[in-house]
Amino acid sequence: MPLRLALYQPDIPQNTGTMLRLCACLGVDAAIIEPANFPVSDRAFRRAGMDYLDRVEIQRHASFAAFERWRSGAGHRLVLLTTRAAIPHVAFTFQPDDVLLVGRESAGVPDAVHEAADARILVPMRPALRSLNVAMAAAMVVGEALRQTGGFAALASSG
Ligand SMILES: C[S@@+](CC[C@H](N)C(=O)[O-])C[C@H]1O[C@@H](n2cnc3c(N)ncnc32)[C@H](O)[C@@H]1O
Repeated sequence: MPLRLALYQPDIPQNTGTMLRLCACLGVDAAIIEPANFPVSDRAFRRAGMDYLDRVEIQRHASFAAFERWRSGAGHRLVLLTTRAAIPHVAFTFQPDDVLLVGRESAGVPDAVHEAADARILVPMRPALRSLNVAMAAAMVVGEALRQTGGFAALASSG
């Protein structure tokens, strides 16, 4: 299985669209952990003009518990992106089948989800600034994970 980007209860459709497009372009699978603040069916995405939809594998999970049942069965590590982490993303060793989890735009993830992660990483920022946009943080970490695991080399030779 390729890398997967999981979105925890996303709030803002434009950010979700940006992250799904990132996944489509870079060959990364996606997961949406519901409830979301907007409809996340294929039909709703198509209505919103998401023309990359056919190029990304999107799993939908009705709850974090359902997502965790799938993940523990499949045996993938959960790597949480959070400003509350101590490990910079560039100092972390990624595996090609990691699941990278981003939090809600409004509230990140609850403590129980924070604790359920196998690892917690951050994109280092200047002091006193709150956070990056979620899609920007996702792009930086997906980029680093693909760089480390040979994902870009595979994309470059697939053309
Ligand atoms: C806008 S932020 C959430 C801010 C929220 N108020 C909080 O306390 O978590 C949305 C998500 O983007 C990701 N994110 C933003 N900046 C990040 C950073 N510097 N390092 C790691 N993840 C980041 C995290 O997954 C976060 O849950």
